Amino acid sequence: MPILVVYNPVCGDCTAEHFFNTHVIPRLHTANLIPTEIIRTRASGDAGIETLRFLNRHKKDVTVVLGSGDGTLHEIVNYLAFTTDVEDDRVIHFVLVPCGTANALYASLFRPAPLEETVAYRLRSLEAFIGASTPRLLTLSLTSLSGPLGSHRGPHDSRPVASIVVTSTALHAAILKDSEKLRKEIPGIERFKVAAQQNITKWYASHVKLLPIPSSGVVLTYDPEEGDFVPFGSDVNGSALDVHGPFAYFLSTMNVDRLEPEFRINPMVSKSPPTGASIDVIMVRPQRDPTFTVDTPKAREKFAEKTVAVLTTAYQDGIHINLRYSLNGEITGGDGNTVVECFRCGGWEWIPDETDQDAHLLCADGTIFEIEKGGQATCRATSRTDTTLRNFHIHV
Ligand SMILES: Nc1ncnc2c1ncn2[C@@H]1O[C@H](COP(=O)(O)OP(=O)(O)OP(=O)(O)O)[C@@H](O)[C@H]1O
Repeated sequence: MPILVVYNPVCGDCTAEHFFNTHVIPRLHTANLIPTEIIRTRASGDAGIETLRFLNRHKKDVTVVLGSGDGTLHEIVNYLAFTTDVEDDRVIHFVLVPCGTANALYASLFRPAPLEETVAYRLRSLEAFIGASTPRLLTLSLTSLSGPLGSHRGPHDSRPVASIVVTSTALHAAILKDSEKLRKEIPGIERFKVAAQQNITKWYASHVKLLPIPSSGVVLTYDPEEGDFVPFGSDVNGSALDVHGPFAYFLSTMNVDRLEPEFRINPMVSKSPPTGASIDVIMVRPQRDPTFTVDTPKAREKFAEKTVAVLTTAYQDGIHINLRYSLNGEITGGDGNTVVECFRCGGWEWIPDETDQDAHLLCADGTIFEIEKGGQATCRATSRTDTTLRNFHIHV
């Protein structure tokens, strides 16, 4: 199978080139897997263009050894997913070499073994490829934006945007937007914390519809007592579940249980892996707090402490999904409302309140889009049998 090696020299701490020259390419050679081509991206967008060119040159399934973060993978998938320039339904096998800032997909697929050396850990997908592993099919979510009168347009004008890792609004989208401005100054994941501080007191006015999982016709909700998902209600088969804001946090993931190596925001993705195309959603709605009375700047500031507290526990192996309010609004325990709501569904609609500009941001794998005033975003998990999309697999 032809092998394309692509790396992004400016992702993460800008050491991808060194890592590839020192470890990846020599290892491929010792395994007698000689790269057909090696591409060092020159600009944003290059990775997709080069991968398509490679596909057109080699009329068979191809392997792409990719040195980047999630953003470059997102770029390739979006460039190839909908293209009509490749006439057949060939499969693309990715070998991931984590070189980016967060590497959420890699961190979710590969957990470091105790005392495992960093280089060995970063070469796990490569070693799986060398060992002829069976690659795993990726689930994608497709998000389209519509305008005020229901006029449909994709984030890229005529088509939706595909996400591999995360599709979000509210705080997470605001963090991703603002953290990009800090990339030069703070190259590591600390920039996400700085951007979080800048946005933590905001609430986002929106109405959400959670769409049923196509295979079962239901929306599942996490029940801390069961420690697992249960169907939401008993009479809602086939219908969407309405959820009213405001929201402090609204985020959905596919394929990953974490957004950074230790930030396990959607633990159920790995604890109870989905069997078909579905999306796991995490949300925080401040008005579930039993001490909420009126929405004032002071109330938002006070609630921000709870948002920080609950999201911080995502770093403790994702225990935030079990936290509940006590009667006096503390989140140390109790048997009241869960602080975080966790759902598994087929997709969602986010319909922001026209008057709330901040609620109009959408993040797809770190790329930020703006929902038109009066419009909405619709996000759906793709079915594994959807033959109109290209098949993307990862060596694990
Ligand atoms: N040669 C290049 N010069 C400038 N930008 C580039 C180049 N090659 C790729 N890019 C862009 O760099 C951006 C960041 O890359 P990537 O997402 O892979 O790394 P990251 O943001 O550090 O990691 P992560 O997404 O895991 O947090 C991508 O949007 C990509 O388009």
